[in-house]
Amino acid sequence: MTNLNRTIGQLAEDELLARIIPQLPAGRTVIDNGDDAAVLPADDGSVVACTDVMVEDRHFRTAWSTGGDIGWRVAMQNLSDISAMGAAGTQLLIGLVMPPSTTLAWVEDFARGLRQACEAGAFAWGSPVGVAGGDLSGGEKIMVSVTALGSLCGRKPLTRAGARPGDTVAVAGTLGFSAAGLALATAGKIPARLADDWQDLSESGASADQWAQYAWHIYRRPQPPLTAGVSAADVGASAAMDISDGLVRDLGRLARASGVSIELTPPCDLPGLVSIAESLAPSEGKALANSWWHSGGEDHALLATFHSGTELPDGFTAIGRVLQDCEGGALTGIDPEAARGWDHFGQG
Ligand SMILES: Nc1ncnc2c1ncn2[C@@H]1O[C@H](COP(=O)(O)OP(=O)(O)OP(=O)(O)O)[C@@H](O)[C@H]1O
Ligand SMILES: Cc1ncc(C[n+]2csc(CCOP(=O)(O)O)c2C)c(N)n1
Ligand SMILES: [Mg+2]
Repeated sequence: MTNLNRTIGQLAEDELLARIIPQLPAGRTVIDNGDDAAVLPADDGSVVACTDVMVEDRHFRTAWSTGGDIGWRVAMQNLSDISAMGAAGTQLLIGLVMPPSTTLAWVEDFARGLRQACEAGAFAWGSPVGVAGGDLSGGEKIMVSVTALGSLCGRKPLTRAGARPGDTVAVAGTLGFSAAGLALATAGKIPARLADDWQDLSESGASADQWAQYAWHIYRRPQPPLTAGVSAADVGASAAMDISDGLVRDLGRLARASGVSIELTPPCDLPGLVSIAESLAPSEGKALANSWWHSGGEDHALLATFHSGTELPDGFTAIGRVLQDCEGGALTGIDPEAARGWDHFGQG
């Protein structure tokens, strides 16, 4: 018998969703609730739809992130979910709750961040991304809720459920840098902001200070690989998902949804993450960097699986494979110390 007096603080997010979703009506869907986004039938095709909430002091601090950073981040995390379905974003709807003391400058900056993220989406997909509506309310803290809509342009949607034995597991985008940026800020070591024309350091050598600035930038303004979902769909990827709660946690979700087991090949070296970690904890740099790579969420990298022999699209790196003949849902090759991941309600 389930004890309904248990509080949600005693449950993992996945357990909580398993209590909520079965109670809800599904309506007409092409891809149902449970993936990065739903795909809904429309008279002349389909619409991809997802929603995400960001809460002050839970997802961001106003001392660390400007209004523009928050607008960018909330838009990007939704566009990343759209991309994970193999789709292009088309429109956003914005719910905004603010205390009356919020300055007008903050609100205008927030709108600017949203606009910049829409422009980046439009650049990536070659078609406009707009803001079609929203709602305002007052509250004790800032809370932002964004709903994103997208279009598959005739492509078959990618889901978390299609990975098959023998597939290559690959990732596009950065891993662990958002967590590293957060760790720097938490330690009171906020780096200088990168200039607007900042360089992507992810593949080049850089000084420890530059890596710290880069991580701080990724925390405030994540750079999801927005074209990667469409490229993955175009080469027939078998499954995809955006990584918001940490690689290992989200990989486990993909493995369970697909009913497969996955072997992860941990990276040999992580020079950028290690240099940041050593600046925070000189004797534990490698372990800390490793845990950010395995568990840090919010870079919004794209995880995808490809039939073996498929040439990986630009930007993807192989990080593992789907095992043959293994019990569904298991992950191997993972250091449990490095692999916790984020859970809002505590028991993850
Ligand atoms: N309150 C809720 N009611 C109904 N469905 C929900 C609710 N919260 C989450 N879901 C659904 O549960 C599934 C898992 O949610 P989760 O937030 O982990 O995934 P996600 O949307 O990919 O996360 P992220 O936005 O951080 O990438 C999603 O399909 C989501 O639509
Ligand atoms: C101030 C501050 N403290 C902690 C964190 C870390 N954090 C918050 S939510 C989340 C996972 C994704 O959540 P969701 O699934 O709701 O998108 C992570 C890694 C942060 N970003 N800012
Ligand atoms: Mg997601």
